[in-house]
Amino acid sequence: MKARARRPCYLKPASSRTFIVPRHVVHQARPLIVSPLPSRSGLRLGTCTPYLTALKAPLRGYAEAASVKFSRAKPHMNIGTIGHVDHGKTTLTAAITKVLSNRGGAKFTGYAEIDKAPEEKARGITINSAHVEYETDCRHYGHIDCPGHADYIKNMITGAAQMDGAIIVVSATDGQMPQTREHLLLARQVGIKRLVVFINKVDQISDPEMLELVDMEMRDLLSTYNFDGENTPIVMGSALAALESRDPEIGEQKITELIKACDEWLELPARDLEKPFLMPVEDVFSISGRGTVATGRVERGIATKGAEVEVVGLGAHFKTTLTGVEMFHKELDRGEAGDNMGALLRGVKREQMKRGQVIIAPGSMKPITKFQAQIYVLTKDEGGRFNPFMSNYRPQLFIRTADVTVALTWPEGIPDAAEKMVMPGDNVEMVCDLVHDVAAEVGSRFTLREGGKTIGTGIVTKILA
Ligand SMILES: Nc1nc2c(ncn2[C@@H]2O[C@H](COP(=O)(O)OP(=O)(O)OP(=O)(O)O)[C@@H](O)[C@H]2O)c(=O)[nH]1
Ligand SMILES: [Mg+2]
Repeated sequence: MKARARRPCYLKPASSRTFIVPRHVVHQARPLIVSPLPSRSGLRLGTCTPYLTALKAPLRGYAEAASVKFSRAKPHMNIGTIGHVDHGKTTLTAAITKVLSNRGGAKFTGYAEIDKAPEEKARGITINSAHVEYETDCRHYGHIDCPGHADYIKNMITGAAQMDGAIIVVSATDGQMPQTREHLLLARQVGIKRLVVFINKVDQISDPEMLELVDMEMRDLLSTYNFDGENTPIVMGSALAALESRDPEIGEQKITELIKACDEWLELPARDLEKPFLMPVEDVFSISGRGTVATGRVERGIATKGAEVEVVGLGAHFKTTLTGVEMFHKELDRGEAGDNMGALLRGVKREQMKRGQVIIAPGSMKPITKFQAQIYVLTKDEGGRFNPFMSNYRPQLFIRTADVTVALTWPEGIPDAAEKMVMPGDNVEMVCDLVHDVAAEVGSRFTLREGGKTIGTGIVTKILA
């Protein structure tokens, strides 16, 4: 990886090939993309792409500096195409840019350009994905398309290019297929609340009843996975026709309809500043005459001096008052998402605070010790394990600044659980039993490490205790 002229100031090049990354960044629960900065993957600095959004937490300052030129006039949203192999995800991505480029809302990105997606490394996991961007009348979208099924799995679990909403593509010729279901399930697990369906390749279907059947089946399937099957917009058309500028009634017009459905149905994600305050504790100091100060990078929300906050995790669960906010040795009135701050806490002893705890808006998160999670296990080539593991495997779990030992077991009801193995490269749902409590919630991301190397990455799907 070549060093870049522009990089976040705290990524210091040790040589032209390596970066020294502060410990707190390595252990961030957010996906971390250390080396390939946007320009490498053909993305221009100055665009607000999912790529930059993925960098959001750890590299926020950078993302903001880089997005100076990006117009914030329209709200931004990250979406992507998901669905079974060959159902037309890439063709549709190209077709959307084509139709919007006619209106000046995108640069046309051809099929070949999208499909030769750059390789990216997120936590040592190689993900092939292409990012395109476009603008509709009311929004700016970053759009991700992955070339392979495995890349979708990894992307969704690591959140390397997080999707706030998605377009699920289903070919009218096949109807729903195994990966349609798998991507739907994963979309649910990673917290995507709404989807838009595009039933593709209708140019190959002459029987309208067939299309009705696919429509009905999709609505059923959406409901099965707890999406709103009844009201989800389903658009039927041909991505290829739109891309080839023929048959506008199933081509261009349908793409326009799809874009409108995205604008109207997919909900904008809450911005980090609007979320409840959360700061993972990185370090704790005792300042004589003043009290205890915890430092960390604010992940989300705003905390004002004098506010009531809660300290959670590693055995702690108590309320206190934020008597001071400090940044670069200056006193401030408040700290907000992206800030590196010191929090002065009233009446708290040095021994009560530890790295790995979080300081949060009271009641916004609970300490947990047991949960179910969707986990992707790295392959040997990705720096992961060489061999499989069984139930009751005990790696270290890293979540934000905390690391605790975890026992991984199969959820109840899995047949032959005692003999069932997890292979490198697998995507599995398992129960995580921690030796200490940590603050986490459904949707929190973590990594699993063993002997100093990352062996897996996961996302909390259900809290058990
Ligand atoms: N007839 C017809 N063919 C289409 C249509 N859309 C896509 N195709 C064809 O379907 C094939 C697969 O399309 P892709 O866009 O590569 O599908 P994909 O979902 O991206 O496939 P993977 O990335 O491999 O999972 C290609 O040969 C396309 O030309 C369509 O509307 N009509
Ligand atoms: Mg594709």
